Amino acid sequence: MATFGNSNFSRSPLSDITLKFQNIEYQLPTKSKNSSIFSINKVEKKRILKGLSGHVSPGELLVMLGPSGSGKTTLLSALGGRLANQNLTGSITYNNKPISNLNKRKIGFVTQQDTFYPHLTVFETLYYTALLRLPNSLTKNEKVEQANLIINQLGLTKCRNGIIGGTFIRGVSGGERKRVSIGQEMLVNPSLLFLDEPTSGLDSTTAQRIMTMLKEFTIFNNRTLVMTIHQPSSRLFYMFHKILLLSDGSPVYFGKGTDAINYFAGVGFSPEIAMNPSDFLLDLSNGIASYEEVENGNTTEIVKQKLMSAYVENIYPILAEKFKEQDNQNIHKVSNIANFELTWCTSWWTQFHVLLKRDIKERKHQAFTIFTTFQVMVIAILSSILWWQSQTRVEDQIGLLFFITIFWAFFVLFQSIYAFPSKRAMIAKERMSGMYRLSSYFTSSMICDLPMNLTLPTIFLIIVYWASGLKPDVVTFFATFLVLLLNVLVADGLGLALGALFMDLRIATTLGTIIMVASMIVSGFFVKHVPTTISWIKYLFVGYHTFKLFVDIQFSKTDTYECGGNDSCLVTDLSSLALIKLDVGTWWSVLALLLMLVACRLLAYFALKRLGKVN
Ligand SMILES: Nc1ncnc2c1ncn2[C@@H]1O[C@H](COP(=O)(O)OP(=O)(O)OP(=O)(O)O)[C@@H](O)[C@H]1O
Repeated sequence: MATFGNSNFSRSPLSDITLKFQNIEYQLPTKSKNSSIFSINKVEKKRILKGLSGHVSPGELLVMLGPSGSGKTTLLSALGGRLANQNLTGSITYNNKPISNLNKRKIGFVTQQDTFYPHLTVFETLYYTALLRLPNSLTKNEKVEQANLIINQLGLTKCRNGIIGGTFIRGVSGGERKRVSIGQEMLVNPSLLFLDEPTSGLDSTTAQRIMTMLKEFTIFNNRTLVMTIHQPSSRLFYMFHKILLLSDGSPVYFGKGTDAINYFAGVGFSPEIAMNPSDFLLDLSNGIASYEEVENGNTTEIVKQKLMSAYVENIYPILAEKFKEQDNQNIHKVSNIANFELTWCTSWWTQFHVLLKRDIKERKHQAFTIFTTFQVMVIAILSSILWWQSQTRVEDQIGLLFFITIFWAFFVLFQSIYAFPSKRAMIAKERMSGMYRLSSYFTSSMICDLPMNLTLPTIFLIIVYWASGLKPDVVTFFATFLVLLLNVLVADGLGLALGALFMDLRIATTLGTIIMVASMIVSGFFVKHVPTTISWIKYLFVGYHTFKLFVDIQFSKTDTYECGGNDSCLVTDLSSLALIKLDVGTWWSVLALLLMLVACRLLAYFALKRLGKVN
């Protein structure tokens, strides 16, 4: 008998799940149409799901059908425990119990959008998933074996070493991507698998192949499958065990796929010509019935009402009877659904180690792009020419120190601001499936950032420092280098925090620009007379502290420079240093930068925590 994956690898005592859901209602607050900018917005509730019920047992495949916008994805998310529960009512049980640590681990969810790391190959994608999602009790070889098994069973052998690809990178085909997506869930051999439109956008042969594979997985492994499908072909239709037909969020049919046509004939709706049964059902759920109905003046709304009444009369009583068997005490309101803590399959160290390896593999394509390196090299060479051997031109040197401060803060901030928003869907998907702790992901991500954050500034400073004739001794160079690294790490943390907080590049880059420009102008380089009431503001910005430290390292308050004729003036009298007290509070600035470095990362970490959370 064919089985999917090696079921010995991942089965727990709770190997089969019967899913029951009763009277599921979901409402979303919407702004009232009548509200204007002058009136207080009136919040109205839109009913998205209206009294949906059903059940599906191991070895069965339940398919939700309905027109676009009828609520299929919303219901699937609710059943998978992925919907904000304050707006959700009704009862959802897994083996007559609410969702918990134990059964959450046995649930797989394949979303409509395939989300991957585009540079990883098909094998690497499944390999890292296996390492992270299969329990520590398995050896690495057993996990690799499981990944290879899934590749064979899903017919992915030919594209095993092809990269997945993405919007800008050509990769494997849409059907292959979809199979990888499904494979990622099948790897853990879930007892209950949810799939949102697994066949959308695929040709009918590929769709048929995927459905056959899913049906075999259901039957041979005794798994429970729930999926949404937009418009199945007639070949697919006859593969479904159970159907839930939705119309505007309301149920119009729940029962065996093969009984559907007879049921609708029984309540007065039959297709006029031989047609794909799913086309007929979709027409009905859109309120489009026979020519006769139209002749009788029955509008789509009347047809829908008739169908809903027929459901309440004929199907709901059977379902209600079935649910009666369930002890009232055992009916758990969905408000309990998200109150669970996940237990982890793998240790923190395993997660960190695997994520680090995956990050390095994925990022080697982006970290040192020719473009980034070229950008830094051009600026380094240009700066070296402009500030060439400027030791006698103190004002120029101060200008250079200010330029280095601002250039690196801007450069790094705008690189790192993209990091989390661009991975948002990926983090949410992986966190939602309980793949790893956020702390292990975050730590590996921070470590992966280091080569980029250390190497380019180092090369830049080596070139510019010696070409421009800054203080030519090694200790001063290293001190300048350490301050530059602090500056870079703070700017990196700030970019990560802004990205993670807003997850919207437009907002994050706008705020990043405001902060950087503020950092530039409050450091005192451009303005000498700052009102005392606001002069403290400079302490809040990375630009001031970095600039102050750079100047402190290069000059002391007794240093002078030639300021016209043979006169010499004190460096501290320069207007560009008006806000900086040389040799005072140097260590406070170091401390401030260290605090900013930690605070920004903590902020980014806590902002990321909300991703992949259901509440
Ligand atoms: N977060 C939301 N905010 C506003 N409206 C929402 C939200 N989620 C769902 N809806 C609305 O709920 C209805 C059902 O959406 P849902 O995505 O579940 O439909 P669907 O049947 O899966 O559609 P499709 O087949 O096009 O994916 C739609 O009218 C949709 O606009």
